[in-house]
Amino acid sequence: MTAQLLDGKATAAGIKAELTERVAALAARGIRPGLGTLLVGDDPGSQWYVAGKHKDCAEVGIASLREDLPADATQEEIEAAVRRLNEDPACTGFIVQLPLPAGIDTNRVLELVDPDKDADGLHPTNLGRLVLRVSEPVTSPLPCTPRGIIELVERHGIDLAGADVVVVGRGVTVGRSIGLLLTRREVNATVTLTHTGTADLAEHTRNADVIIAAAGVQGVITADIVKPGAVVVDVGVSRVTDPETGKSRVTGDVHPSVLDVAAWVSPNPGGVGPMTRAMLLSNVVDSAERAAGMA
Ligand SMILES: Nc1nc(=O)c2c([nH]1)NC[C@@H]1CN(c3ccc(C(=O)N[C@@H](CCC(=O)O)C(=O)O)cc3)C=[N+]21
Repeated sequence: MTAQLLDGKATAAGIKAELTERVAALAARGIRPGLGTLLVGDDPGSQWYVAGKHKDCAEVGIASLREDLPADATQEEIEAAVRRLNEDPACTGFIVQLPLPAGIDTNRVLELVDPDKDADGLHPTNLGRLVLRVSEPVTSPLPCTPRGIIELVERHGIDLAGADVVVVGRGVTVGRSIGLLLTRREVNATVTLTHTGTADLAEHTRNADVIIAAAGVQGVITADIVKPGAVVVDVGVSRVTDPETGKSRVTGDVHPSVLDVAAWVSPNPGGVGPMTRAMLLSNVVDSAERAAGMA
């Protein structure tokens, strides 16, 4: 192994320490940010993620509120819960935990979220603001995983200006939205977005300075398609059963052989996941500061 690790766990801990101070400064002005979560159903994975978000909030001093609905909740009941969070002054930002149960019109639910309370940064209005603002400061919530990836890379001293970045995967939460951040003037990267219709993935990845692997396909990024010295960020989440222990664990898009050729690799778990969580908290604190005229 020659690659150095992009340590998301440690970086997220540093960001949470900064946020704790910013939350204290808000408290001195009588302001307490509050993150709401809307969880529908009893999927163990989703329950675990939501519990993690409440734990993170407690750590930095953000209040947290929960709306939990049963798996058979109707479209109307879910939309009513979104309206309650929109109207609750104690909730300064919230997320609708995805996926929603089959049969629910997810986009209709997400579009109902007040864009100023959109802690995920994925409301169409906020994605639109990001499209429109290339050079000027963004004063709206940013998509958490893309923002977390850029912070993770830059906080390890890696300059993205002028870098050729290949993104693998066109999902909304990462692939489609990260180019909007990477091509902003203060980051200045050049982006190629590849997907399942790409004719020759390896031709693109072999020339990339940075690969952002968000395909959700276990081990698709192998050493032979990575340029020596590249930076490789592993966003994929696949649940696999370990043949030796029989236990379920999370694994990513990046094959372990990449550690022998890349300069930097993000571990998974311990890389992008903790950064995504830290950016959710950042979005909530940012918007509370904006509302207070402090940012
Ligand atoms: N509205 C919404 N917003 C989301 O941000 C959202 C969502 N829905 N639905 C599900 C996905 C998934 N997601 C993760 C967050 C943190 C880790 C994370 O911290 N993982 C740890 C532990 C992984 C493990 O061992 O299970 C790690 O990577 O080290 C993973 C996955 C957010 N999501």
